[in-house]
Amino acid sequence: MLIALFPGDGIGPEIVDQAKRVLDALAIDGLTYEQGLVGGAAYKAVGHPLPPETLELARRADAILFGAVGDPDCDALERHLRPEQAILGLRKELGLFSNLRPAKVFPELAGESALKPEVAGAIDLLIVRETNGDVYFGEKGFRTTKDGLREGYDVMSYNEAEVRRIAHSGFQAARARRGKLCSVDKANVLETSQLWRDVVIEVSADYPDVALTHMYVDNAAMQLVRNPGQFDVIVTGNLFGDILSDQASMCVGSIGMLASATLNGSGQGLYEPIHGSAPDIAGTGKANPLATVLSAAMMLRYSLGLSAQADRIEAAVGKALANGARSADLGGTMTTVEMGDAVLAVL
Ligand SMILES: NC(=O)C1=CN([C@@H]2O[C@H](COP(=O)(O)OP(=O)(O)OC[C@H]3O[C@@H](n4cnc5c(N)ncnc54)[C@H](O)[C@@H]3O)[C@@H](O)[C@H]2O)C=CC1
Ligand SMILES: CC(C)CC(=O)C(=O)O
Ligand SMILES: [Mg+2]
Repeated sequence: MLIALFPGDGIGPEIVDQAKRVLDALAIDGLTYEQGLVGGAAYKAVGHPLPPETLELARRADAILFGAVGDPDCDALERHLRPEQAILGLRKELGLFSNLRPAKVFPELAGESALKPEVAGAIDLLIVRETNGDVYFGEKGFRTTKDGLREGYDVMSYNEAEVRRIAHSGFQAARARRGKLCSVDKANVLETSQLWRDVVIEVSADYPDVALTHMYVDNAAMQLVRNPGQFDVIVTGNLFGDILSDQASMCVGSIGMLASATLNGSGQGLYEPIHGSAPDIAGTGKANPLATVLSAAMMLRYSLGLSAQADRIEAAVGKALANGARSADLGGTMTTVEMGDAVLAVL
């Protein structure tokens, strides 16, 4: 089984190194690794954020372990050359449309949450975010209005097939959990969201055992802080899911803790922390690697069928936290490597 390693930019290489150490310690038979260039690192080396060799490796791999992309040096490049196009391009080219972002409080971290511990302690939710469509992939550009003003535009759209397949992901995830699905949209204002809501309701006919509710995204942002324990599975579009998952991360303690899997239904998947390349702390040893370590666990579970090994990693992360392992984002002083050491010590 081939794992493509795409460390990327900023803290990406630091956190992927720690996840790889944990995978190596499991000594799983038959796992091989190939590393590829993505993001600003790829642009600087070969002039493109997602070079053809990287895409070819991604297609060949059984799973991709991705760090993060994004480099302030590249912020003035034309859009198609910016580092972020690597992750957008991988999701699109491989049809990775279903991005699962679980948010659950490790009991030891309830005190690190931005919420009161009793509110944070109730969080056990999964955001199912669509990642092949929405405003991220619509027609975009700059133009001049008739009054001579510069105008930027990005078209938001979803077709019914795109909504239907992510709705199925949401219902299936809810069925495997506590049987509750909340579809988050902005149907009071957006036609894209009205279609989303109509199609989700149509698909619900196939899942009579799942309790479906709908919530506007502004209310969902508020409810995530007021009473996050009410959510089981949230299914939502690309933009809303991007924003709500960063918010959910602080509800559970830190953005350095949230892992993700992005799937296309073939068994292949891309696994990455939900955060970015954190240029503000890159190279300082302050990055928390646990979101990437937990993403590696999701990779073993979803793409490699190695649930017992995934459980081992997750249990070791819990034990390391119980033993007091804390990076700066969790109020501690441990470095990225020391956090990796703490997991390895109890694996
Ligand atoms: N999937 C990806 O590759 C993503 C890439 N990005 C890119 O990353 C770059 C930076 O974006 P930001 O908006 O600053 O988001 P970010 O997630 O990189 O950082 C936001 C804040 O969280 C902190 N942080 C993030 N991960 C952390 C970790 N593991 N441990 C401790 N602290 C952590 C950072 O230090 C920063 O203060 C941009 O170029 C952006 O486009 C952003 C999100 C996702
Ligand atoms: C860098 C963006 C394209 C993506 C993002 O913020 C995310 O996937 O969470
Ligand atoms: Mg994001």
